[in-house]
Amino acid sequence: MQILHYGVNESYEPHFDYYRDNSEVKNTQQKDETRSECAVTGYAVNIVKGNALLVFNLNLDATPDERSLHGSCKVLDGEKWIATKYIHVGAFSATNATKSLAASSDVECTDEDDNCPRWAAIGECQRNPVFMAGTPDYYGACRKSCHIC
Ligand SMILES: O=C(O)CCC(=O)C(=O)O
Ligand SMILES: [Fe+2]
Repeated sequence: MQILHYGVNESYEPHFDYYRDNSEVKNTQQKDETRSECAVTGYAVNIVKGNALLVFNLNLDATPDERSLHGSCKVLDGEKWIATKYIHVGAFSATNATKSLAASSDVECTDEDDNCPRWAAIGECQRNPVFMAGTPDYYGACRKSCHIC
């Protein structure tokens, strides 16, 4: 979990959380006069103390969803505190990042989920190859059951 604190005029540039990058807000939606200028494009969510906002930034096949571009508008008055918790679809560690790039014969051949044999048996390795088998950038959840190691 990370805690962010914004003072007046401080903001967080539009970005994706699946990789750190700055980009322009593309979508256009309704304007709310009480929001700062930056909230006139895209969806805008007003801060309510104690509320949580859940954002999905991957599609069901674990590919990045570009509609998840988001940021934090300038604080107009007072201050803003926010606690951010990232929930990863699979184990995320330097070890796994290295593993995904390593030759498959060098690393332990395992499944990350008990359901993998069942999912593989019903064709999920072919239907959801990114999530199931992985890519050079994403460590597949069912590498063993998909027979890619
Ligand atoms: O402060 C916010 O409202 C957004 C924070 C955020 O997007 C992040 O921590 O990744
Ligand atoms: Fe973010």
